[in-house]
Amino acid sequence: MAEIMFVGDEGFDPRVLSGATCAFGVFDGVHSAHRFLIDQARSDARERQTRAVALTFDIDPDELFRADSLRKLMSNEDRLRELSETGVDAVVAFRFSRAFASLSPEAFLERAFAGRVPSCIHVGQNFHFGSKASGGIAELTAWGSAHGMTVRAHDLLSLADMPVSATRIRALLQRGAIGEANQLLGRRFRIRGRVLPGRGEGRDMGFRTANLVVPQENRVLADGVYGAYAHVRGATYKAAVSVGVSLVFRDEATATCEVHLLDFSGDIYDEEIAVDFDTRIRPMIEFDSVEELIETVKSNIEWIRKNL
Ligand SMILES: Cc1cc2nc3c(=O)[nH]c(=O)nc-3n(C[C@H](O)[C@H](O)[C@H](O)COP(=O)(O)O)c2cc1C
Ligand SMILES: Nc1ncnc2c1ncn2[C@@H]1O[C@H](COP(=O)(O)OP(=O)(O)OP(=O)(O)O)[C@@H](O)[C@H]1O
Repeated sequence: MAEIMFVGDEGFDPRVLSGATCAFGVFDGVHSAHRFLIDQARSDARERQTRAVALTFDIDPDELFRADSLRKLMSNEDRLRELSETGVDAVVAFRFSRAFASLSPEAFLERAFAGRVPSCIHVGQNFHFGSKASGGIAELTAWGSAHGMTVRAHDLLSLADMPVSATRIRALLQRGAIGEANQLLGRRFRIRGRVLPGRGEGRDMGFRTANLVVPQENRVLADGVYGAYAHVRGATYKAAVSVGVSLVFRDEATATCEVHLLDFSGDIYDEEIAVDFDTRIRPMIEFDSVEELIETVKSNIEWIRKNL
């Protein structure tokens, strides 16, 4: 796992960027096209015999500009951690602020790289930066030529004739198309969370659930019931997962993700678990009776046992 550094923080050594070969972007989701770009930068770094760096921001710029409608595939912490596991030598994050965002493209590059110019930067053809995203490949290349930095602008990696993008993956998840979203991600879509303390009411429906509250901005997956793999204390279990607030118990329910782990018994309150979504089984249903709910969930669990 590579070190994660924040530009300008105490102890940050700017020399980590000097002469480095970088892949630059926000990288929400660290999806298959992001990995493609990072792999290109890594093999180029090997040829140039330089350090390979994933260059990004501490937060998603949309957190400042689109806070109300913000939807993200992962938390910033997970994004940086995921980047640090792509085989790069370092992850370097700029502290993103309104002041930084309002710089002209040239001022942005001066602020970012003056005195610590990378030897090469890899980006996708759609890369934009600077005030109102007014800088593109042309501005980046012009600045690069004047400062000894090569720019490699890659054609966008596509699947089914459309570029892979975080926006496209979010749209697929919002309509529950988990299989297609996973294909674009290059892995299963993951929700990570801490298990809520029980309400102590002991409602016994014959299946226990670990309940998670997913932050609003990470609620990208459509409500419904899914088959998944859950990681708990280093072990993996098949899981039946209800996403969204239970319609039957909506007046008392707080969890936005309820996870039944198959063949697991134990107390995991307050522990962190990760849920990797595999298959959508059905939408959330407002059953007329609790008995009907229980019968349906039990048959969903059996389906998952046999088919996942
Ligand atoms: C696999 C699974 C599927 C579920 N499907 C539904 C559903 O379709 N409609 C609904 O109102 N609640 C559904 N629930 C939620 C349960 O009704 C209920 O909220 C939960 O199991 C009770 O847990 P609690 O006692 O921890 O709140 C589902 C739960 C699980 C684990
Ligand atoms: N399909 C792609 N192929 C190659 N490079 C890509 C592709 N999509 C994005 N990139 C590049 O990856 C870096 C990160 O891009 P960015 O974080 O904007 O990803 P994105 O998936 O396009 O996100 P969003 O959909 O939210 O705009 C940028 O350099 C960008 O140009």
